[in-house]
Amino acid sequence: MLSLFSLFLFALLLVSTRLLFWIVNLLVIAPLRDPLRRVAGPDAPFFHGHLTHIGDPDLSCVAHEEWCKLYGKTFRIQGLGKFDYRLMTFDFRAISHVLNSPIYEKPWQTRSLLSTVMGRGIFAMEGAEHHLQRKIISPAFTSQAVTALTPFFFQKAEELRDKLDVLLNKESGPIDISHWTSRATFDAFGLACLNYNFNALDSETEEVYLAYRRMFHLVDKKTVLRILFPSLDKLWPDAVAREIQESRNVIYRAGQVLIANKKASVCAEKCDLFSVHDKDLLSLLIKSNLSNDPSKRLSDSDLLDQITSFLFAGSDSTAVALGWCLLFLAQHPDIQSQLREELVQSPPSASTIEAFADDIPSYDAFSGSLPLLDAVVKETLRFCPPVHGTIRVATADDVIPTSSPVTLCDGTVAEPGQSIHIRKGSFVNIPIEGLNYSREIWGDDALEFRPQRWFNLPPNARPPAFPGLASVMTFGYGPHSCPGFKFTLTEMKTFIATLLPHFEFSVVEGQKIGKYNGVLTRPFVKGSLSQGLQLPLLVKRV
Ligand code: HEM
Repeated sequence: MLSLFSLFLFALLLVSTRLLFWIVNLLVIAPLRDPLRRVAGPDAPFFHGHLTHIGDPDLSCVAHEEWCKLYGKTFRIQGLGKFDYRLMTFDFRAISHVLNSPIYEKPWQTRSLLSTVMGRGIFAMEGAEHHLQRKIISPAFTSQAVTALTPFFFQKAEELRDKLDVLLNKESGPIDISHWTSRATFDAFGLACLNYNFNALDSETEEVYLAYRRMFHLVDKKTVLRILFPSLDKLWPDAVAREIQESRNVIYRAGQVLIANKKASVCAEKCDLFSVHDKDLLSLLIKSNLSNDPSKRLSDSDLLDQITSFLFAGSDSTAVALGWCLLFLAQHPDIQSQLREELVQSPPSASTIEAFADDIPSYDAFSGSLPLLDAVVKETLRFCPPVHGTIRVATADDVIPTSSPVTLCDGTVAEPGQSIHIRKGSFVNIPIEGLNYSREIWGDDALEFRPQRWFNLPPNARPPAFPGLASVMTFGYGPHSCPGFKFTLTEMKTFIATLLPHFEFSVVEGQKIGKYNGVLTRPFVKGSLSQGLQLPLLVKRV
């Protein structure tokens, strides 16, 4: 009879052999069969990769340009090491294939990280489930729906203007603008999304607001180990995981009450669902959901996850973009004065602002009204996209079509029309900022903040050559692209149009602002990162 100890040894041996085989396969066997080995790209030692080069905004801009020069628009990089070859591409044919094909998904690590914070909202979905959710949310993002939200943006922009006015009576030093844009856009989102006033501009004490804030902050603190092995959070939750869970509980409790109340008011008018007057996203989602086939409706907890996803995706990203916009205006006082002049000459209203939320056709149609405002906002989104890049994983072996030559390791060149083979499990990096900085697309001054370019875009930056939403890659592309791009453009324009006629923004002398890449690309004072992410600007009444 086998003793318990021998059984244990046997089990240990089995597990170790399995583990050893997995490691040998991961590091040696599978990479030997990886077709990306044939594609040229930058080299690095066996256990080194290029993740810092592509993730650090100080390095990525130079690295992208150098790699494109050396290898062409499509090349391979190393992720965690030589066993983890990834494809990086600036070729729109390849990008369009990857972002539109059902073979490519967001990696499970990304989805798992996002769903820890946001629940199973749209970010965590793929395939038919994602398609259905997209259909349910789409009525909430039409031009008409966004126009209806514009008064909320004006309300909060005016409150921010008054708040800055009060601050100027008390303080004369720089003001951390990103702190205030973050509070203001959170409030605006609360009104637009939930018809709920967090009043974060007034005081930072509201329980739900604080829970969201904590979550924004905690996502950036997740360790790589816990991102790669999310089940650790269930088996052995650390302080970050526990705090995220506590914050989610607060949000869920409040959200359930909000949804129940909103449903009651929608159902009270259910004889005509579309007669409900509330224009916030939650009301629209509930209406859209109720008019759907009952078997396909979202549950209350799904609805809550959607709302949390929107709040996460939409409130701080717009705050960050607004902050960058004010910084660029501070760095370019001449553009700031011209824009102020435009706004004073033609004070904006909900309809003029919304006219510019659309893409190029309506931009052309309304170019007489607030053209510089449109150009400044779009140039900001091009020049500093809050989402630095995105990534997909191949769920099956595939061939990717390209429109420009691809250099192979043996020195030969695969001409356009020849496809790149990729194996199941390989990652593809889409460099959003890299595409926004490409000289080939934007011209030799691509690395300058120059809103005037929008009055006469080079052909490569115009549709159909350029496929991005609002003519930038900032909002992604394909079925997972950002549904909130009109919302963002409208909100940013409303805030800038409200603040600029009252205040002059300027930079603090001797202070350099850098880009810090977490989930979003945020500003920080170079040399003072330990004091946190911030954007101090000098503000003066006009
Ligand atoms: C400056 C502001 C914003 C930026 C830069 C931005 C950027 C992006 C990008 C790049 C994606 C695609 C990610 C990928 O393909 O991997 C995305 C998706 C998404 N965004 Fe935005 N976004 C912004 C504002 C908003 C707003 C205001 C909302 C909501 C009101 C929103 C809601 C979403 C949602 C729900 C998705 C997921 C779509 C899907 O998976 O189908 N975003 N966003």
